[in-house]
Amino acid sequence: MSKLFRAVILGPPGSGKGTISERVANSFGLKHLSSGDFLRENIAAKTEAGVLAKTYIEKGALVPDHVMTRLMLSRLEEMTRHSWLLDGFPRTLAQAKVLNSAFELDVVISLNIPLETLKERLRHRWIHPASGRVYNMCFNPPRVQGVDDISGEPLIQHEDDRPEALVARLRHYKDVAKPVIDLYRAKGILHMFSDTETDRIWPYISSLLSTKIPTDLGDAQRVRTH
Ligand SMILES: Nc1nc2c(ncn2[C@@H]2O[C@H](COP(=O)(O)OP(=O)(O)OP(=O)(O)O)[C@@H](O)[C@H]2O)c(=O)[nH]1
Ligand SMILES: Nc1ncnc2c1ncn2[C@@H]1O[C@H](COP(=O)(O)OP(=O)(O)O)[C@@H](O)[C@H]1O
Repeated sequence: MSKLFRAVILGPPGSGKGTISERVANSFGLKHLSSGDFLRENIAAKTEAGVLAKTYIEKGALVPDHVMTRLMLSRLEEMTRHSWLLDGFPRTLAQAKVLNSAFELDVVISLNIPLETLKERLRHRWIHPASGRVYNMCFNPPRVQGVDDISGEPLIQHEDDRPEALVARLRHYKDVAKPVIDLYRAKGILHMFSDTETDRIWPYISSLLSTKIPTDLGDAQRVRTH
């Protein structure tokens, strides 16, 4: 069997993790696992972890490490024969250490986007709460203003995407993420990308992954998860 490829994408809210992960999944045929989407699926299915996670997410808090690691590792254990890219996990040093002890990562992508750009993007971000689908009124607007493309239901803005909440949220992210970034830098697998535009970052990520991902991977599992 060909060697599997394991990667993580890190970056503050609004940095484009979800957008880039979709492109990676489409271009390289690996599975994209978003912690936020996975939590929302668990909440919708009312699983034990989902019911618990909901109480934290509603308060704008992180889900506790032990809940998050149990949830994500059990999902990853179902995917042992697949290459994957994790988005939104690990978020804390404790989570990174647990992931480390279970899997060897090949590449960590870290998105370094200026604060002003993040503020501008999140100000224009609208979501469809039931599915987690994300729009940007400038970058990728819905077909009909204010309405989800698939369900036709109304879009809303995250309370914490509003400018007043944003700066505190981004500062908090930085504090929590720094030790995670340092850990991966020390392991020699960190690749940092800085720009204001996803479309300018993407070619660099694409060529990096082309050199790292075994060539027969695409044929073996050109499967999309969603
Ligand atoms: N203007 C602009 N918007 C972008 C660009 N890349 C992504 N976006 C938009 O910025 C917003 C954030 O992008 P996401 O891909 O959701 O970012 P994320 O890092 O996954 O964000 P979180 O889910 O909060 O962690 C979305 O509304 C995207 O459509 C870009 O290069 N330019
Ligand atoms: N790795 C994680 N550890 C703890 N909580 C998490 C993690 N990933 C996601 N969450 C929780 O789920 C929520 C939604 O996650 P996400 O869709 O990534 O959006 P955002 O991080 O932009 O709020 C987070 O605000 C947080 O409460």
